[in-house]
Amino acid sequence: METNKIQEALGKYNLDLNDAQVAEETKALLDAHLEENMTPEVKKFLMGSIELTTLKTTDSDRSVMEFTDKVNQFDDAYPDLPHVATICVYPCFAEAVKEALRVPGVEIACVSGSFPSSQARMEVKIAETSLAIADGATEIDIVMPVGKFLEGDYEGVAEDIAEMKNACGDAAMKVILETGDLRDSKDIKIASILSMYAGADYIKTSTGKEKVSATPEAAYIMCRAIKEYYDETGIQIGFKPAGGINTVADAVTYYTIVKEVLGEKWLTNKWLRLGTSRLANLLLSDIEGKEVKFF
Ligand SMILES: O=C[C@H](O)COP(=O)(O)O
Repeated sequence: METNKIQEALGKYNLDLNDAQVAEETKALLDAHLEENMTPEVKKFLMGSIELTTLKTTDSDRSVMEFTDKVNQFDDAYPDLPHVATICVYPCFAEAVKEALRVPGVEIACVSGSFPSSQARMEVKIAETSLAIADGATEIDIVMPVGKFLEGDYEGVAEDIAEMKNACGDAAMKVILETGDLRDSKDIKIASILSMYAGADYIKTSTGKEKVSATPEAAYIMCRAIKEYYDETGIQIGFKPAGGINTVADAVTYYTIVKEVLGEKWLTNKWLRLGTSRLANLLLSDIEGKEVKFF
């Protein structure tokens, strides 16, 4: 995407964001609506939006297959609850998940493109992605080249994302903005718009590997960008807060922001995903009214 096209695209959106004002608007939205969404129905919906994630150095084929089998067992153990939306793993485990997974409708998501830094030659990132898809991945999560972005090389950012989108073929691609490494609200808005024009099917807050992961303010900015992009192009883009979703209230916070900014059209497990390694047990314990450690 050439620089003039990028500037033309960005020129269609309000980029004049003020961090204090974003914080104020996010707080006002949550003060008004969070409590009303702390219901069993919302919590059950959120269970179905989870991207059940294991991205550990200690992961192995065996541990990933056992992790996947828990998803198989969950269906029998909790027939009244929706199954998780995806299992999200490193790309070398796509085949292990595919081999072990027995639940129709659960997608195989792989982080790829030299996660979590994105710091590799494009040839390496493309190869890793193509191999993951060949092994069974149906969704790919990549990290935006944050260094290029912070240097203002928006054309380079768009090119990288477009090349990775091409490598994804039919697999849906999520672009992680790593919002905790961006400087301010304006950066998050620009990164959101740029990623969507460059080919993102979803925009995702964080890898979960940096100091600052998902925040309500970043979610608010990204959802506003998704809304404005939809109004401008008619194209629906998904949203995935990820990293540090450590309480049920955290999850309902993101649900509330999506509901108030994007509306009912996004409140499905196709368009709202939660990238998390801990939430499933927390939601289960809340729904069951006792501590549950299933996954
Ligand atoms: O995309 C998923 C995140 O890496 C999960 O982060 P978490 O372990 O803080 O839930």
